[in-house]
Amino acid sequence: METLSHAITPSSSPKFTLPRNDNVSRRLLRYRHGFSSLNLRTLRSQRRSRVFSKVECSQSSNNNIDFSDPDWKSKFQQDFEKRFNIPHITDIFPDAHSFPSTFCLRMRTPVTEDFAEGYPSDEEWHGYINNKDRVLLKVIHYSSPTSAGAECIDPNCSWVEQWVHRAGPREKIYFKPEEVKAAIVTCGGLCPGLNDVIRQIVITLEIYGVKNIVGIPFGYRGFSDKDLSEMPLSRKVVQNIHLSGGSLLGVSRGGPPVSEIVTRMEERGINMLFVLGGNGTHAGANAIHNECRKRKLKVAVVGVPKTIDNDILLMDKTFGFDTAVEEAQRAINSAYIEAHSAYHGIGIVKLMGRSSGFIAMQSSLASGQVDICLIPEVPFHLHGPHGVLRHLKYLIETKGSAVVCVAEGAGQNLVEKTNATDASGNIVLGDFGVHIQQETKKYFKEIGIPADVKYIDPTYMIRACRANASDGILCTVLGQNALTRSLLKCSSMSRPWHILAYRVVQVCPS
Ligand SMILES: Nc1ncnc2c1ncn2[C@@H]1O[C@H](COP(=O)(O)OP(=O)(O)O)[C@@H](O)[C@H]1O
Ligand SMILES: O=P(O)(O)OC[C@H]1O[C@](O)(COP(=O)(O)O)[C@@H](O)[C@@H]1O
Ligand SMILES: [Mg+2]
Repeated sequence: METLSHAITPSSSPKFTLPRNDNVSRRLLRYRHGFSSLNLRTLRSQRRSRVFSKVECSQSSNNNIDFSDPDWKSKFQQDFEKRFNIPHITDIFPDAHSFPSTFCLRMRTPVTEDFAEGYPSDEEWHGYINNKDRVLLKVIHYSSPTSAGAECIDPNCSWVEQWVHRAGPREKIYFKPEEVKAAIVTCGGLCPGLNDVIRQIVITLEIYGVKNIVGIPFGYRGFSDKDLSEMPLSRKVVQNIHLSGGSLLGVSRGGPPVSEIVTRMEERGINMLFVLGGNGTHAGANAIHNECRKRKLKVAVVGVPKTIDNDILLMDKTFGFDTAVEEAQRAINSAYIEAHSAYHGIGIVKLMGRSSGFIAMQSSLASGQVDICLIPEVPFHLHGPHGVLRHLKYLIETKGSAVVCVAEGAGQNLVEKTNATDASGNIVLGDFGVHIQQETKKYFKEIGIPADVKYIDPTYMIRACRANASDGILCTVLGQNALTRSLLKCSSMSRPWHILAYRVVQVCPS
């Protein structure tokens, strides 16, 4: 059903990443020295609105909208539709044949006495998604630009509906399961839930009748490295992999050029590729899609967005984030106990978040034990009358102890730049956690107040965890949705807004 002529990926479009010092988040997240005015519910709704407003802002900042035009709203909506349009397979292969979905009751139910009179009709099952189904993105109707947290497209804060496609199984598919060779690859850093998604993709592929399923070891590198061979996958292999963290297939940064990946895919007969990864991975997947298209290959490329940092716009929550927040609280609690038990104790916890402070922020909110939370979106000073250290002194004087939570991307202007990049080209950040720890010790020594500073960096312990129940469910739905896209399409990329629709996806009864 859906194919993409121009996949948009987080890295190729700033719309999907949360840039540092983003104005809107700066406004919303201005809570450095206390959380009293925020609760999680408002945070979520604010985030949601902030997320969507990012798309709007990117348009209005381009000065594309003439609000004096009486038709500006419909033009805006048309543009939104166009940019989020999902081309059909027949756009690329006009003669492509469709087949009745194999993801249906009739195909999977064995002949038993219960069905002596015949199988229930699929028409009566009502388990498929209509291609025209849409999900409404925006949930808050701000009636005034001065309404708390309002993010508006026009000066009057008009209500503009924005619709995205609904994910889920379709009645017709465009790949015969017996002709599919599906490959799964996991790239970038680890994230809780990778195994859950792999597992669900394999299980759903089998439900559709696909038997030839392989895993590509160690990210895109697995396509080129001669020492790495494909891993055959089946329900039996993946049955219990969700019980542990990491990725069954392994991950890596860097890798071969896209043309080589596609050549290897051709050689191996892979016509369906599931990529699990973040912005870099999706940039790669987009390039693979374009290369397949250039070579006129009928290949489906489906991306499942993975970012433990939760920094993809249009998505409320990416898998692994919830687990990370839950796990981070253990570190915060340890920091609190250490700080509270020491004379003038200061506990500092560094959490992940290259360019965003969502993990730091939400775990701080959830823990209720953090006095200062430093995130990349909000600039701050360490020194000076309004600096963090001065506030720490105040906390020590008034409370006797303090807990600080820092996101790894915070305070980058205060540490020396490394000028290094990793194998994928990501900038290697300066270690602000270590820096603030040292500066805190130095500061209290200088002012002659004793302070017992304890530093905790649980980064890799958090990343290696298995997904919690909430992420497990999200991963299951994402794995299923990845499939319901791929079999429908020739070559496609998942887009965050499909996944946003996860809550409405119907699961085929088993
Ligand atoms: N612009 C790009 N084009 C093609 N491949 C890319 C691009 N950016 C990153 N990649 C590849 O994607 C993989 C994962 O990228 P990385 O940035 O490490 O993780 P993440 O996907 O989590 O952001 C790496 O193998 C990297 O080489
Ligand atoms: O040590 P590594 O593998 O470079 O990973 C560190 C990075 O991983 C992350 O947790 C997630 O990054 P990716 O989404 O790119 O995998 C970042 O917050 C962090 O900067
Ligand atoms: Mg990345």
